[in-house]
Amino acid sequence: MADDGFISLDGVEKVFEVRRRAGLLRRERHEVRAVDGISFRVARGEMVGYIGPNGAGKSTTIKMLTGILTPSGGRLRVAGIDPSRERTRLAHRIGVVFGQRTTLWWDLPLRDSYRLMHRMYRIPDRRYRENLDRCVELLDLAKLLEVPVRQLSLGQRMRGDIAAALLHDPEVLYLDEPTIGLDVVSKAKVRQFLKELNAERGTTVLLTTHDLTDIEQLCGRVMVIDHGRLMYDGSLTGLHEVGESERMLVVDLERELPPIRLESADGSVDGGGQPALRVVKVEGPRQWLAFPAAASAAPLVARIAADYPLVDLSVREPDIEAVIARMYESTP
Ligand SMILES: Nc1ncnc2c1ncn2[C@@H]1O[C@H](COP(=O)(O)OP(=O)(O)OP(=O)(O)O)[C@@H](O)[C@H]1O
Repeated sequence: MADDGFISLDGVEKVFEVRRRAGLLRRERHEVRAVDGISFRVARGEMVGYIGPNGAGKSTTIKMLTGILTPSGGRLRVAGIDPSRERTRLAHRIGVVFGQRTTLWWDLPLRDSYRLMHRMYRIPDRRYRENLDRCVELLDLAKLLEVPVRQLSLGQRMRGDIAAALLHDPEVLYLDEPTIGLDVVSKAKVRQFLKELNAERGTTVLLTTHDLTDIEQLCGRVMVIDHGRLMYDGSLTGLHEVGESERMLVVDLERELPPIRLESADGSVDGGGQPALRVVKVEGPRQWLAFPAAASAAPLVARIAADYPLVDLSVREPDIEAVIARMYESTP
């Protein structure tokens, strides 16, 4: 048999039939092609970003990968299993986290939700204890175990949900917007945990997100889907190049100064092999400078720090919608 990949999709489709009102009493049937012939392979141990605008078909794909939805066409396998035919068997090998919903019991303390999962998945006692201890330590859950889920903050609940998805040692983890609504500290904790999980256990991760920083920090590969079709499959740097997108340096200077200009040794502005820099806004001592997203910020930061009285600086990623919109603009 040809190498099937750990996750493999061949021409997968999902068509929903919806009824639309067409007049006072009449209703018309109407098809929504949520996933329209998608093919890809994901190898064991890969961390892949699955991104696209609202309504692109991301959640529908993930639901097919878990077996919740049956494809209307094509072939789909996860660890050799056809998800919709053997959903229960597959459930023991996958973990799922939906950022907008919880799989935990709302009125129960975290610990009791985990106990229920221990029984539901028939996890051997020792393995359960080891996995729980590890998640509690790495996700900083010790003080939260006796707290009812409804009293947890969004970030705490998300960490609780990630632990719940991992108690049975899944080989693959689907994460649908795992950092949505989280503050910077919680986002960093979740990302660090996922990195360690992937490095130590070789867990395969498929991640949907609207936050490009998630992708940048976690995924060597990104797939872009729109209108149910795969538009791009490659590195994030490559995506920035295709989309000609820009990142933004937000620079705080000691005082208000004219727009920053970096002159290279030969006297040319923004030259000397450095990425082009464009001042887009000046507000008092703060300046916003755009530069190509695929370029490294390090040489620019070094030059600004050498030539200007720098107080603080941050780098902002373009949002996914903007990158995809530019990708269309640049496609002939
Ligand atoms: N059960 C359903 N019945 C009818 N149409 C549906 C159903 N589920 C999804 N759709 C439609 O399928 C398309 C893809 O939806 P999907 O939820 O997969 O998108 P998404 O990429 O996850 O979007 P978002 O980023 O907003 O979560 C949308 O047009 C949506 O309205």
